[in-house]
Amino acid sequence: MLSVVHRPVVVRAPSKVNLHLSVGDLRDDGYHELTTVFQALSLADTVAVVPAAELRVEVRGEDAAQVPSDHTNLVWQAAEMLAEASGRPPHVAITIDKGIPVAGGMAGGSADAAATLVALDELWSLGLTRLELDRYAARLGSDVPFCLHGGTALGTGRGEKLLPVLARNTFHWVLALAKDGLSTPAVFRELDRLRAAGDPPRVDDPQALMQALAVGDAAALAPLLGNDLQAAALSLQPGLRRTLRAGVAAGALAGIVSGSGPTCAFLCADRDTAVEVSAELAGAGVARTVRVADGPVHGARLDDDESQH
Ligand SMILES: C[C@@](CO)(OP(=O)(O)O)[C@H](O)COP(=O)(O)OP(=O)(O)OC[C@H]1O[C@@H](n2ccc(N)nc2=O)[C@H](O)[C@@H]1O
Ligand SMILES: Nc1ncnc2c1ncn2[C@@H]1O[C@H](COP(=O)(O)OP(=O)(O)O)[C@@H](O)[C@H]1O
Repeated sequence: MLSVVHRPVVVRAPSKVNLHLSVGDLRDDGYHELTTVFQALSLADTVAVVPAAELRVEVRGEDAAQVPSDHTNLVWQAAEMLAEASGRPPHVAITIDKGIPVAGGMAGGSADAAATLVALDELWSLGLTRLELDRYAARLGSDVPFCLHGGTALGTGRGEKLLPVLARNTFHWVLALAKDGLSTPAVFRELDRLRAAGDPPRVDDPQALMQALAVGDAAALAPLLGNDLQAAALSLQPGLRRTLRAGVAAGALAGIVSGSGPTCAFLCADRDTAVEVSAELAGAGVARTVRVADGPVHGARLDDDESQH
């Protein structure tokens, strides 16, 4: 009997860093009101989908053991959501190659979910509009719409309402991955606790930062990077202070905790400096792994070299 062999649909799923993250009040629905400037980075996962007898998820890569392969994986939820909406069984095998640190504040799970929406739209020929994809993304998580969108964007609401931000030039980053992850809800809770106990400093509005992005000036951008969640991440993992100091001592323009952490992101003047800073940080033993990345890059999109058409 002849069987049809399907080539997988492959989507690249970039990570993100929050250049600016201002956390407002806790809302009645348990989310905090945010103003954030996201940038998509070249450090990425790859998600491949292929028809199968049932819904299956396989995770590969160094951190695979930390990622669930059942219905709690965001890619599983993305597949079930699109299958239900399009009236078909969710019968696909999804393979995730993790390059993004797990629970690292770089939106790895959200990037995989965004990539799954793009991959299944292609595999099932759904012809979804941008707006429809955005709506599914927002149901999956606050960061998922940005992971679809990519580039540099201003996020408001719980982070899901996006406006593109003009960013000239490519920015060069070094990412210091921590040994243990941090849970996003735990970091938000810690910030609420710190705010109830005192008055940790809050970041300004992002106007000046957006101007530096429009000019494309890394040196002007560096002192304007800011993250309200940083104090909470440092409170839960005090060792990150040492990592932040080491990156700046090694020649980075500035260092910041990425999102809810614990990954530390260092902005560098150029690619050569980023490579030097990464080598020094790796040697200093203040991180589990160190990576060089640049941004902005596109959001989740078909990997034309590997997908069928
Ligand atoms: C902090 C940020 C910054 O971009 O990213 P990460 O550092 O996790 O990557 C995001 O706000 C995370 O977005 P995401 O990881 O999609 O979070 P969700 O699944 O929507 O929410 C997980 C939990 O985080 C808390 N949460 C999330 C978003 C928000 N605006 N306020 C919150 O309080 C809530 O406790 C929520 O139940
Ligand atoms: N596809 C996925 N990749 C990574 N983690 C996932 C995924 N799906 C669900 N998770 C769960 O989400 C948690 C947060 O992971 P992740 O999205 O990597 O971090 P962050 O929210 O810090 O950006 C993980 O601890 C894991 O249990």
